[in-house]
Amino acid sequence: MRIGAIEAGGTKMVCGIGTPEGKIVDRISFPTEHPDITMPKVIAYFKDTKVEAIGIGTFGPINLKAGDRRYGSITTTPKPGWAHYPFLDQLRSQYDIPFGWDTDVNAAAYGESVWGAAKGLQSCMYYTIGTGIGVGIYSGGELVHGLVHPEGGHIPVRRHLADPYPGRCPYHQDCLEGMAAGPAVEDRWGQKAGDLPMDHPAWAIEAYYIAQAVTIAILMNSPEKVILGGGVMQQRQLLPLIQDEVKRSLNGYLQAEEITKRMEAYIVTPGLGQEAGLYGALALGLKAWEESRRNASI
Ligand SMILES: Nc1ncnc2c1ncn2[C@@H]1O[C@H](COP(=O)(O)OP(=O)(O)OP(=O)(O)O)[C@@H](O)[C@H]1O
Ligand SMILES: [Zn+2]
Repeated sequence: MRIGAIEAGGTKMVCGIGTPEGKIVDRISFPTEHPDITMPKVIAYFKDTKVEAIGIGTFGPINLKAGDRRYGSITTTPKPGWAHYPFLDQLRSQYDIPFGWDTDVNAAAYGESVWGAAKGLQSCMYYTIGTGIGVGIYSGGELVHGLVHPEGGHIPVRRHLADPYPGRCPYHQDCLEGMAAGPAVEDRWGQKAGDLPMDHPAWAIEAYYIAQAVTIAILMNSPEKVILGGGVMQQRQLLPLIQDEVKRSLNGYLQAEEITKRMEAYIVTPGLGQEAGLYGALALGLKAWEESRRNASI
């Protein structure tokens, strides 16, 4: 049996085909252009593949409200052609199979819980720190949806005392994303984040902001694992700085051994590496397939 996976990103659209055991057997990537250009390529890729379900993890914000007329669409985005685009309906009109639909970060959190760093756990949180900052929440064995979906990249943060940078979020200016996403690091220091030396003061400031978000995440959601992915986390020195900062800000309040003794195994990078999003989409497709089988047998 084959399951399809779509990781719809702001810059590229990755499509793949995988097995229920979590092996990706084929993949392809297209630039994310206007949907009139990109979607026909996505639809054509799955033709004749006999996939029995497709999972989609996408950039957002998206409509996840079950029963809503616009369920399955992208909502507000400055990306030309994508605002209110009925992503899921376009695929459904071509393929009469079950579909999984969620944010890219929820998909990644789910993929990590099935095959990655949070395997076997009932909860985890997944952050991507890249061009933007996104958060996926898996809790009590379910992905969290609600009013909309988690948007933890835009939480307010306390400013680092040595940081005069104004921030660059078009909505909030100095929210987490405005202060700590890759473009903010590059804007603040005037060079590519990947070119900043490991011992540059940028990384202590970066860790300070990310650690605030992670501290709030731990206190609010009590995840059994915190997973930090995205381009900025390629800076290996960041993870220990963040772990230390989280410990410092919790200041002994939480006595869980994951925090007091095993922090290096608690706040981690993705077990599925750069592929967490695509595997997450595969896992969502598999879940949709299983649910449709269950419903059919009732
Ligand atoms: N080696 C690196 N070190 C630090 N930062 C990096 C590195 N490589 C890329 N980045 C930063 O990561 C950002 C790109 O993030 P990522 O690779 O996660 O892409 P993306 O998928 O476009 O992001 P998003 O997850 O927000 O959609 C760039 O803005 C850059 O500032
Ligand atoms: Zn913001």
